[in-house]
Amino acid sequence: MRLQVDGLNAGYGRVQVLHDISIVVDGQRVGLFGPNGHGKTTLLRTLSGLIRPKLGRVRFGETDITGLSPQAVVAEGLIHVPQGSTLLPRMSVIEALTLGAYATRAWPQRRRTLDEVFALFPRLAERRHQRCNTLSGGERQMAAIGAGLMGCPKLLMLDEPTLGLAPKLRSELARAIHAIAETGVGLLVVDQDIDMLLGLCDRLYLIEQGRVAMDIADRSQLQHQDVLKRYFGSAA
Ligand SMILES: Nc1ncnc2c1ncn2[C@@H]1O[C@H](COP(=O)(O)OP(=O)(O)OP(=O)(O)O)[C@@H](O)[C@H]1O
Repeated sequence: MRLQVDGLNAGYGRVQVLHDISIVVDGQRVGLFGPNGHGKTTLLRTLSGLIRPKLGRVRFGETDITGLSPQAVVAEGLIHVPQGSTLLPRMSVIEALTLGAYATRAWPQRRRTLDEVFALFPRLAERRHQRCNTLSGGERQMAAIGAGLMGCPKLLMLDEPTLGLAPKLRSELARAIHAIAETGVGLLVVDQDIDMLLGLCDRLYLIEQGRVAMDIADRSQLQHQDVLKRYFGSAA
């Protein structure tokens, strides 16, 4: 499903964080990267309806979703898994996952989707009756992604899915994210792990100071010295 963002301006109160952002996700896996605090999370929050844009348009498929509520955006099939998602701590894994299917279009299919989530993350199947607050960081991240999948996304937005995870868990999650993409779900992924993004994405946007500083549609462009310098600083 095509997501088209045109000239988006948004922020918090009077503080403008996003300036004239235009991006397209068209049946692909798209990555957002860039320095901390430059607006990637704010962009995902605006797309998912948590922040109302001051200016600009967001189209998802044929629908104009600009300024819709988070519930309405989820109902369209655009689902956001926030950074460090905490889920509901006292709920069991299975309860938290089931809650992810609350949208009308996802609810009737919840049993089948749950089987798919457990096939993707066998650790969650083993821990289905465990309370969410007793999961490890990696398991919690899997549960958060699983809850997102329970909503039957047409496009899934993941905010730093591998943040703070040990290398082995990172690759386990990266494999699962690949498998999700293989099922035809579109992906918009924010991550600091540039190697993970390179392995996954067809297109990358560098976000700097709330603007699209670079649109990298061809992965060979990424080896370009200019990109390395801008992202990693002079150490590159
Ligand atoms: N709730 C908020 N209220 C006010 N300002 C905020 C809020 N959340 C974020 N900001 C500010 O908005 C700017 C962009 O933050 P954002 O979290 O979008 O960046 P980011 O690129 O996702 O960084 P990170 O990778 O560290 O999450 C920062 O200056 C941040 O301090």
